Amino acid sequence: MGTLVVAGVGLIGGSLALAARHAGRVGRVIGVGRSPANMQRALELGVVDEVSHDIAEACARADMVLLATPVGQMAALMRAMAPVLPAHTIVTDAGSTKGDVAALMRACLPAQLAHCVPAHPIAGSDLSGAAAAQYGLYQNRKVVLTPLPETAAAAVEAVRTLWQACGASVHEMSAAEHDSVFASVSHLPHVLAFAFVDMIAAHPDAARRFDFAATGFRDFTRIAGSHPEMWRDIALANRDALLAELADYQAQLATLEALIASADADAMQQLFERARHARLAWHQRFVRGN
Ligand SMILES: NC(=O)c1ccc[n+]([C@@H]2O[C@H](COP(=O)([O-])OP(=O)(O)OC[C@H]3O[C@@H](n4cnc5c(N)ncnc54)[C@H](O)[C@@H]3O)[C@@H](O)[C@H]2O)c1
Ligand SMILES: O=C(O)C(=O)C[C@]1(C(=O)O)C=C[C@@H](O)C=C1
Repeated sequence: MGTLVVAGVGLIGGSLALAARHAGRVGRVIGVGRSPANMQRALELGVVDEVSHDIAEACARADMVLLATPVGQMAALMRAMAPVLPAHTIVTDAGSTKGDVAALMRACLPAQLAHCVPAHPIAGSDLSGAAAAQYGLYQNRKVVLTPLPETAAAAVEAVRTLWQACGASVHEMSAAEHDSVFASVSHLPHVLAFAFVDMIAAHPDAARRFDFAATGFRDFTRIAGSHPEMWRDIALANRDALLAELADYQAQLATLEALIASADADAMQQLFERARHARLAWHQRFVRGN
């Protein structure tokens, strides 16, 4: 690919730019950002070759555009690029939700649908900004593509090849299945972590509790340090699937609450053993990379 435009040069967009360059897959990277300080840092760190403050001007020169901003920013970016996109340019994204991105592509880029490839790298962290970008972030991680019915096979192939060159394994599913799966294993745990830490912080003796919080607290709450705007946008974009997961979780908590209240030791132990078994099995697969 000649020129890659990355809109949103943070952890995810910056890491893709570094990995693509490291793999020799891109000639020039133009970064488009909202924060001048972050864009300056991206230039200094060599994450991008050039910074543009005008998404339309940059996209007019793009062979591929990667949208890597919070998903709530993507509509305005797509509208701004629509009139100037060269016909051959591929538009892809890295957003954590896919039904909303697909709908935006339909609404804002109707002439470009054959070259629109919604995508989601299943890798990241609680860090953000260009300074957090690292070229190895996608090594042995999954990327999910949710092509539109109109997406051309060659466009899917170009995005698949790019992610594979960055070390990822690429999977395809429908946007609806994607949003349901990630509501369960990513979006729910993040909102739980935010809610839990907020609850502790609001307690009259919060300082005392935080004084004695240790590794269990750290491991359960790491993701509450994630970017609030990004997670607000994800919760709004995937509201229906997330609400369904929250309802299931509340039902499960009610079950556990009843077992604790009635001191039903056997049932409680069975529940914990099932969970432990499932968690250990998942972890073994995750470490193996499948
Ligand atoms: N963090 C993760 O673990 C993770 C993993 C997979 C996918 N994602 C998705 O990737 C996207 C980016 O997440 P991130 O973790 O890289 O966040 P980030 O905060 O590190 O980077 C986002 C960047 O976008 C910039 N930005 C915001 N609005 C903009 C606009 N209108 N125009 C141009 N730039 C703008 C911000 O200044 C920031 O530098 C999000 O859609 C997120 O849902 C995140
Ligand atoms: O490791 C983290 O901190 C993450 O939150 C990464 C994580 C997740 O696993 O939930 C977060 C959002 C994504 O869209 C993909 C990956």
